Amino acid sequence: MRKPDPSAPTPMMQQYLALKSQHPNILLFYRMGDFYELFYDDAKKAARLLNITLTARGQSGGQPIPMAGVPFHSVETYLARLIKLGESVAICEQIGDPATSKGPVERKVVRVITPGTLTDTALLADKHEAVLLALSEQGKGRNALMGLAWMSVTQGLVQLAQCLPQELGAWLDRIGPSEVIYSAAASEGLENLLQQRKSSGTSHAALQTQPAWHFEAELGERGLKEHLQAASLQAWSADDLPAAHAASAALLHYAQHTQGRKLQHIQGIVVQRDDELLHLPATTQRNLELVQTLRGESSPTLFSLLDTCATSMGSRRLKSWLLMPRRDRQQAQARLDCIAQLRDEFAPLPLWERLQQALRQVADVERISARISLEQVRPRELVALRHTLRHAAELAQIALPADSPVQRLLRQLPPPPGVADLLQAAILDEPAVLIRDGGVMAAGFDAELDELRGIRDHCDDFLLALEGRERARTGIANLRVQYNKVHGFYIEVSQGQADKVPDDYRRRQTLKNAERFITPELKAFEDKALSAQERALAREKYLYAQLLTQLQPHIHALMQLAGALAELDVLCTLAERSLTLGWSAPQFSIEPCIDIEQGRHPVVEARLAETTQTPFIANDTRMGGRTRMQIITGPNMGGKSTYMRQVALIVLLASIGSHVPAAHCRLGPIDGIHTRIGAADDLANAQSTFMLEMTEAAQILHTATAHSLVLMDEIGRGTSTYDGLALAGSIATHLHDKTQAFTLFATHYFELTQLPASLPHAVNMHVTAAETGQRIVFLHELQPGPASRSYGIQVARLAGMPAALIHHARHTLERLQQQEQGHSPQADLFADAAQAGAVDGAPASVPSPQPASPAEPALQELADALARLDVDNLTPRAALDALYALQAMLPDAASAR
Ligand SMILES: Nc1ncnc2c1ncn2[C@@H]1O[C@H](COP(=O)(O)OP(=O)(O)OP(=O)(O)O)[C@@H](O)[C@H]1O
Repeated sequence: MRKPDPSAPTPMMQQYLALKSQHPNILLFYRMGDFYELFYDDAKKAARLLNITLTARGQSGGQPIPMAGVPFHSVETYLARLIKLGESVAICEQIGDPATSKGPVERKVVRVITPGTLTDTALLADKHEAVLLALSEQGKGRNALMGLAWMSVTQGLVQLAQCLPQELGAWLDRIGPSEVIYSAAASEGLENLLQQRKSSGTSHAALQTQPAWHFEAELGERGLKEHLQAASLQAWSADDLPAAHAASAALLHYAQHTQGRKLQHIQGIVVQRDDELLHLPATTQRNLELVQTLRGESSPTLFSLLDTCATSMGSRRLKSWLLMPRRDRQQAQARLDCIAQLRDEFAPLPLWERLQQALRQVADVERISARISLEQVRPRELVALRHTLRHAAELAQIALPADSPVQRLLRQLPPPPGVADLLQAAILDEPAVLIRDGGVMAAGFDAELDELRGIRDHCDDFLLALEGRERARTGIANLRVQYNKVHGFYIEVSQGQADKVPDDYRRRQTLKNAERFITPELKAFEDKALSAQERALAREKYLYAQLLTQLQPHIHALMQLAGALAELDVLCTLAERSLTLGWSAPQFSIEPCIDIEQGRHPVVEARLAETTQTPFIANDTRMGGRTRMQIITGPNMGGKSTYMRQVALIVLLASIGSHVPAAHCRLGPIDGIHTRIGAADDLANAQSTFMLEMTEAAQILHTATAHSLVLMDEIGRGTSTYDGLALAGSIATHLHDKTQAFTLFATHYFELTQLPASLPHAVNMHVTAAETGQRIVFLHELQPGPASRSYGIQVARLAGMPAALIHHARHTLERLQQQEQGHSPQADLFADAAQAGAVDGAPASVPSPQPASPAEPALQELADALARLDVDNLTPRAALDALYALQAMLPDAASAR
C-alpha cells in the first residue's frame, strides 16, 4: 500500500481550490461551521484590510497554509468594509448535509458581492445608488468608438451611450460608477485612463476586467431584447448602437453572474446622448459642492439643502436629477408646471403637503421589487410593500383637475391589482425578520401549514381530548395519554384494566404495573406532531418561495409604480423647498442670456441664517446680448466666489426644473457649466497646483461653447505675477473672442480690469467693501466697474495676524506703491495690450516704460503731500485748507480752477 503524500492537499482543500479557481480575482469566503475562512493570498489580503488575525491551517507543499476568518453572524460588517475599499467577495456556503456527507460537505458559491452590484439592505446606503458600468471599445484610430452600458441592479434600468474616446472622461464624471468592467483585451489608452482616474482620486470606482468574448455586440442586443421581450430595440431608439450593445452584453452577464440568476426586473433601457445632457464635469460637481463639500462631507451641499424627500427613492432620484440635467427645456418645464400645481392650496393644506404626508408612509418599492425579483426580499419588506400599495391606491384617488400635470403623475400610481390582497393573505402583520426562522406566513393562507402549526400549538389540547374520548370508549377511568422521548406517544392502562382495551390498541411496552399502547389515531398524530415543527418551517419556506414566484409577473408594474412615487416625491420636495426658501420659477428663453434678479447662493444663505442670522445680500446678473463676460474684482472675502457659484447653481437648478433662489430668472440655452475654482494640491498625482490649474483651464477652453457657463476664479495665481497675469489675460481673451462662453472671471490682477476696454463683450464688476478707519466691512454687493483697491492687509488683520506684522506690511505696501507710481510696468500691461489690439488675446510682452511726462515730478510732489496728511487729526477747517493747498500744487492749477 502506498503511503499518503503529506504535502498533497486534503479533500477539503481540493474542494476549496476548485471553487477558488472559478473566482481567481476576488476574495473567496469559504464557509466552515460558524466561520467564513479565507486561505492563501486571500487570507493575507483580508488580514491586512480587515485587521484580523492571520493564522495557518495544515500544510501545502511543506508550507503552512495561511488562513484568516470572520464569524458568520457578523459577516455583513466585514463585507461592508471590503466593499467600501473596492473589493469584491464570493460567498461560498455549505449546501450539503454534514450528517450524511462523505468527505467534505458540498459547497457552492451562492452570490458574488461587488461594489457595483450591491442589493443587500445592509450593504447599500438608502440614498446611494451602486452603479455598474461596462465599457467596450470599437474600431481604431479615427474610427474608434466607446460603448457604455450601465445600471443599478436595484433599479432595473439599463442606460446606453456611445462616445468618442476623448469624451469618455466626461461620461465617467456624469455616471459616477461604483464599479467599471472592461475587456481584458482593452487598449492601453483605456487602461491608462481608468487607472489614472483611480490613482488621482477622480474616481473611486472598482475596476474589473472580463474576458473579451463577453463584449459581443450581437449577444448584447439579443440580451436586451430578451429582457424587454421585444423583437427590436427601435422603440427605445437603441437599435443602432453596436458599441453600446457590446458593453451591455458584458453588463448583463456580470450582473447576472453576481446575483446568481437572471435579472427579471429590467424594465427598460434609456439611450443617453451627449448633446442632450448638460456638461457637468467632475470639477464642477466638486467646486459647486453639489453632493459633497470640498472636504468630502455630505453636508452642507446643494443636495443636502434640497433633500427633504419623504422616501429614499425620492432622495436617489433627486440626486440623479442634479447630476444629469438635460439641455432641452421640455422636461424642466414639465417639472415646473407640476411644481406650480403642487404649491397651490388643496384645502386644508397645499397639495405638496397633502401628498408628502402620504409619501412618508411609503416604503422603498424600487429596492423591494428588485429584491423580490432576485428572491432576496425579507418578509418585513413585503409587509411594507403591502402598506405602500394601499397608500398608493389612495393617492391615485385624489381628485385633481383632469389632465393637470400632477394628475398625469397620479394616474401612474394605481398598484397592480391583487398584489396587496395576496400579500395581506400570505404574510403575517408582524412577521419574523428572516424566513429562516419561520413565523412569516399568515394563518389561513395554507391549510397544510395551519394544520402543522395547529398540531404544534395545540398538542396538549389534542391529547386531553383524545384521553377523554378513549376513557369514554373503553370505560377505563384512569387511562392516560402520555409522551416520553424514547417511546413517543402512548396510552397507559394499569395492569388490572389491560384486558378492557379495544382491538385497535397495539401494545408498545409492558411495565410492572402498566401496559402502554398505541392506536392508529395516536400513531398518525405522533407522526405529525413529532415533525410538525420542522415540517411547518419547511412548508413556510416553500410557501414563501411560491409567493415570490407569484409576484414575479408584477415586478414590471411595481417598478413603474416606484418610478412614479419617486418622481412625485422629488416634485413635492422641490415645491416645498421653493416655498420654504422663497425661490421663484425660472423662465426659459431661446435667446442666449443669463438674466438673474436678486440672485442668492442657496447654501451660503442657509448657513448664514443658521449661524449668524445675517441676511444674504442678493445680487443681479445680466448677461446676454452685448455682455458675455464679467471681470470681477474686489477684496478677499468680498463674495466673488460666492457670487460666481450662485450664478452656476441657479443655472443648474433651473435646468433640472426647480425653482431658483432669485426674485426673477430668465435663462437661454445652456449646454454645460465649467468651473476652475481654487486648487487643492493634487499631491497623489504629483501634479503641482499650477499644473492642475492649467490642465483644468485647458480642458475648459477645449470643451466650452458659446452656450456654456464658465467660472474662472483667480486663474494664474499659482505662478509668478507676470506669468500669471499674462496667462490670465490670454485665457480671458480666448474665452471672450473664441469660445464666447458666458464667463464669470474673478481676479486679483487689477490689470485685467483694463480688458473691457478692448473686449467689447466684457464688463467690469466689483464686490463692494467699506473702510471705516482701519476696519473693513464687506458689503457683498456687486457693482459695475472695477474695484478701486484691494484690502488684503485689512483682511489679514481680520484673520488675526499680529499687529506688528500688519504695521510692517502697511509700510511695505506704501513703499511698493510709491515705487510703482514711479515706474511700474505692471500697471500698463493691459493698457498697452489693448492699444496694440493684442493678437489672439495674448497680452503684448511686458512693455518698456514710457518716457516720463513733464508733469510727473509735480504729481509726485502732490502725492507725497497727500500721503503726509494726517487726515484723522484734521479739523474741518484745516481739511479745507489742505484741499486748497493740494489743488494749488497741480501742474496746471490755474486752469483747474
Ligand atoms: N452676498 C453675500 N451676502 C452675505 N454674505 C456673503 C455674500 N457673499 C459672500 N458672503 C460671505 O463672505 C464669505 C467670503 O466670500 P467669498 O469666499 O465668496 O469671497 P471671495 O471674494 O471669493 O474671497 P477670496 O478672494 O479670498 O477667495 C462667504 O463665506 C460668506 O460668508
